Amino acid sequence: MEGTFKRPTNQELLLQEILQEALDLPLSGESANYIPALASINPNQCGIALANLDGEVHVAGDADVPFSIQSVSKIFGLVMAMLRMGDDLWRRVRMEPSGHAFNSIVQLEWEHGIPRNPFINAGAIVVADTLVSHYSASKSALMSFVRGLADNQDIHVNQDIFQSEKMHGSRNAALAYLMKSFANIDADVNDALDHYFYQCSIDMSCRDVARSLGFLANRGVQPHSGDQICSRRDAHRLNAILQTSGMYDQSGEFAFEVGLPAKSGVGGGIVAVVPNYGVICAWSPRLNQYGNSCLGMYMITRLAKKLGLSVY
Ligand SMILES: NC(=O)CC[C@H](N)C(=O)O
Repeated sequence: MEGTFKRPTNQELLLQEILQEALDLPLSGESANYIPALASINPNQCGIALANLDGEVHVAGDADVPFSIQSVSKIFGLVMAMLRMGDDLWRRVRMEPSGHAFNSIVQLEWEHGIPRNPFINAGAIVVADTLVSHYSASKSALMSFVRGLADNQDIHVNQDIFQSEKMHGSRNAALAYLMKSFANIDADVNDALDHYFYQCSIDMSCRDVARSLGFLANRGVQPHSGDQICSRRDAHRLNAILQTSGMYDQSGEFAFEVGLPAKSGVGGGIVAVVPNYGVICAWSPRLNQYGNSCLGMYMITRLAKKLGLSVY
């Protein structure tokens, strides 16, 4: 019927082309299996969304399928903690790259229980601890924050993943107890971990993630609502830490090849911020050795090169 067909935009055609290239690559990587519920997700799914600052969202592939955002959630927790704690937060967690895997424990004892940055697990558990201590109901505060940012009330926690994380969270518990021994966890360790696992278990689509983080590309103002989510200074700081630490021990290579602040999660999602332009979110579950999505890396790298998006 005339009028009902929406012609793909140039950006949508480009996303489709890049998605097809990614799907044509030889298979590489494995889904995360140390959280058993993540291993049961179909690993062949692949999607990408680009949310522009004018409110338009362009998508290709499985961009509307909710996936486990895992460590991408560390951004939401950090924004909330920065808003609540101000500069006091930076006494509890630093802003330096770690040079170690996301769940490494070796540095934490040398550095007296102060994590290198908020995007490794230890740092995100400290952030979770501040939220548990500062909110009477930190989990529902988080969900309303995320739903508001994405302008989508239909965002939920995946209970299977939440339970699976809790049952297989020994490494994170070890990090939390070590930090507690250095008095860098205020709440009960189990409460801090519970909040951390809960936030990792949120399901969102590429479209949701890209829309929700528009404010990072727009000096703290959410493009689709006009709301000031955080100060311009905090948006700058968030992007700086994303650039140096968001892709874990591959952050240097990501800056070298792509040149955008970005965050990955072991669910296979990667979000990249393009200041003054928009936000890209790519998802595909197979991960490389650093815990970053193989096809997500490929698609964001191609898109950034084709559109000249590097900040450098
Ligand atoms: N890199 C990640 O996405 C890690 C998050 C995961 N929930 C964990 O704590 O191990």
